[in-house]
Amino acid sequence: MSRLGLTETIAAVATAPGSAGVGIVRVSGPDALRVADGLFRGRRAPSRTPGGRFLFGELQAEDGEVLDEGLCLVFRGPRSYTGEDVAEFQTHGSPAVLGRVLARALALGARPARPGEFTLRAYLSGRLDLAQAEAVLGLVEAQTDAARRQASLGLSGALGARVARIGANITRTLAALQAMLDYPEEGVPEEDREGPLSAAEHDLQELVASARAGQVATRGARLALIGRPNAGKSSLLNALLGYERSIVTPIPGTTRDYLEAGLELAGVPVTLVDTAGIRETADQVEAAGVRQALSLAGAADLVLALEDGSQPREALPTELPTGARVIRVQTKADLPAAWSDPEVLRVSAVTGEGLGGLREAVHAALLGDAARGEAWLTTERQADAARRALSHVQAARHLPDDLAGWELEEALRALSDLTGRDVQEDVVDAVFRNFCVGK
Ligand SMILES: Nc1nc2c(c(=O)[nH]1)N(C=O)[C@@H](CNc1ccc(C(=O)N[C@@H](CCC(=O)O)C(=O)O)cc1)CN2
Ligand SMILES: Nc1nc2c(ncn2[C@@H]2O[C@H](COP(=O)(O)OP(=O)(O)OP(=O)(O)O)[C@@H](O)[C@H]2O)c(=O)[nH]1
Ligand SMILES: [Mg+2]
Repeated sequence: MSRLGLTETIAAVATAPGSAGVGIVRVSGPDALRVADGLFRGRRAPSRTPGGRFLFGELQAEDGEVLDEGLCLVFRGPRSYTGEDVAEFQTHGSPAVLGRVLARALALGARPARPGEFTLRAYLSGRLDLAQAEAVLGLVEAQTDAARRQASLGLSGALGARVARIGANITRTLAALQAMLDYPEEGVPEEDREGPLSAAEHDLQELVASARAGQVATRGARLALIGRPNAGKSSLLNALLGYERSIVTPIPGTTRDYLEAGLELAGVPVTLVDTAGIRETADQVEAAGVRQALSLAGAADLVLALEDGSQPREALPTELPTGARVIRVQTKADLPAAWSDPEVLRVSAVTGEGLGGLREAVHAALLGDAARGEAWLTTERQADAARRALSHVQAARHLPDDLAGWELEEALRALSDLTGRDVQEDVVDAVFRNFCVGK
């Protein structure tokens, strides 16, 4: 996507395809108000209307046919979403109306906007940084309240402020280092060098840790139910869902293939994965299911490791994949317990006992510990930049002053990549590629 072309005027339908009460066509660029003059008849011409006003009137085809009645909103750059002149047409929301209004705008000299191009222009005009543009995308795509909340914090600049605080501490350390090099005899108090830097390291560690929570909030999490046959995996899946999704029988080895079901858990979209019970078996089909269960455990964000509470305890024949995060669960709490372990959550799929506690434990494991700060990193691009900044800060702490300075400058560069005020064009392109047309 070229950074040139700001001389062109762009147009697109901004609302979702399909029928709706109201639909919007948006036009942005130097010719936006001239295009509006050709398309819209109201009390006065859009080009002679001050910014921040709307007009009521008729949308007209080339031959004067009235396409629809509607509103024209007038924005004058830089006081608009894109920073350019913008005209917006709010019509009745059918594809037929919106299609004709857009076609007329194009005939009057606008060109079709590319995906994300309105927001790209907001970025290029300095109204949004790249992290805020990603937050706009997050708001467009938010499926849950947790996702919306993080995107809204990102757009408000809360994430940028968090990053700026870290940058300020690094800059203070750099100044102290410079003073030490320039005036070695005066000396710089150790706390001026170490204090801000250790604060920066600590804050960066929290920021990096927030990325997992941010990705879970936006993309959701996969939760694998793992355990021996008859542990109660399918029953627990059904109990959490509130309907009978998975087959339950008293016969060990009932579930052979894996099965997925979605639900929202404390604001987070969660995919529950029911798996085959893990045991040694000569049955080839069942053995394939067992291998699959172990690999699903390795790929999950969280494993619920179930053990039958009504039977003597028996370990799994194989270890769970290393790296899997695990919540251990004792099932069938409504039956007399054959064992007890204070570290293990007790639940019953039959009475519902313990399900509330389990939901809380899942929520805490997915979002809680990592997410002390308010605004989280929500994209892999942001997480990568934060990890680079952290590794430079850590390197600086073990180096002599002159070399430490270079690492700190690199850390500041990584932080500015994170907010993306001055990044390579291909990075910008990669971000806006994910947008839809009209945003
Ligand atoms: N109809 C409509 N709704 C929308 C948008 C839009 O473009 N059109 N938005 C976008 O996709 C979002 C709102 N974002 C916006 C951000 C800034 C300005 C704007 O004109 N800002 C000027 C004027 C502010 C003022 O008058 O106080 C400015 O900041 O200078 C408009 C929309 C969500 N809702
Ligand atoms: N009383 C009681 N019985 C349960 C509970 N959960 C499961 N059961 C019973 O335990 C048996 C096995 O339950 P499933 O949910 O099929 O167990 P599973 O872990 O999916 O078993 P496989 O698919 O064979 O690996 C069934 O007879 C269930 O009715 C529970 O909370 N309380
Ligand atoms: Mg099962």
